[in-house]
Amino acid sequence: MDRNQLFQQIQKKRSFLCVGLDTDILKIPKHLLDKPDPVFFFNKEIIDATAQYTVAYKPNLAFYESLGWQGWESLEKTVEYVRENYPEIFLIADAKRGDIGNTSNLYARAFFEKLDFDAITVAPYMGEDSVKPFMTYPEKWVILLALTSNKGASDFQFLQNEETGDPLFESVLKTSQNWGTPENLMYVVGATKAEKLSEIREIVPHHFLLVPGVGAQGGSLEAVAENGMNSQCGLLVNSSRGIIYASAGEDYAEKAGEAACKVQEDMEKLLKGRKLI
Ligand SMILES: O=c1ccn([C@@H]2O[C@H](COP(=O)(O)O)[C@@H](O)[C@H]2O)c(=O)[nH]1
Repeated sequence: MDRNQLFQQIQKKRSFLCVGLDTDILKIPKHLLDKPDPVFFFNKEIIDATAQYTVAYKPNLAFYESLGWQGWESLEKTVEYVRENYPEIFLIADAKRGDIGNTSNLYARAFFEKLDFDAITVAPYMGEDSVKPFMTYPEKWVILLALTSNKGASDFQFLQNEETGDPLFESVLKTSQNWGTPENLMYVVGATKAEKLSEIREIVPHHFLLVPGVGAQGGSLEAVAENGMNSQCGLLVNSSRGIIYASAGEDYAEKAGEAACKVQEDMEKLLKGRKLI
């Protein structure tokens, strides 16, 4: 999917929501555990209940890899289910990969060929040759970690470069722009760091930003939109636990749908306020 198609989806659905499929076998309703593949069953129901309100899904790999081969099978079935039933939805593998070039090549093959994801999150720490292999696929995206939502972000991401005075996350944004374009490169910026978004927009005015951290982590959607929206919206705001665990009962899918609908309504107002719809 290219950038214009993504913006068209945002306009059509009046939403820039990304639902995080962080499906924890220990948290899903107990009555699902006797299904042959409880994780896939849960995902399928959540997807059917939320698809009209969301433009993207983001399974985080940890929740699948922790289950061994069964987890990979659930992930594969989830990707196929979205592709077959909701082909317009953008699919992000939150895998945070990146390694020496020949290894990154195989990560790229795993997530873009074996699994048909549109995008993968990548850690920038190992530099250009660890990121570029993910950019050789037309209409596939790298989403590079820039400023993350967690407390530990301050351990390294604000350290100043002695020559330029830039904090590390700004160096990541500036340097990596030579590796890709706004057509194949996005950045992760945590909603809990929304006050930094105006500064970030000065460096990357056109790139899409994947913004996790609203909902369970307490980030503000309004502050993210206020400081981070651009003329093509430029935002995919993720919520995982706040949507998929809206209820622990038999009504879990219905409540997830309601939670997604509520976020979509808030997003619609923000898009209208910017005259983007
Ligand atoms: O800076 C980051 C990068 C990634 N994440 C991931 O996003 C979701 C957030 O889940 P919630 O339940 O909505 O808090 C999760 O998969 C994280 O690993 C992030 O939170 N912050």
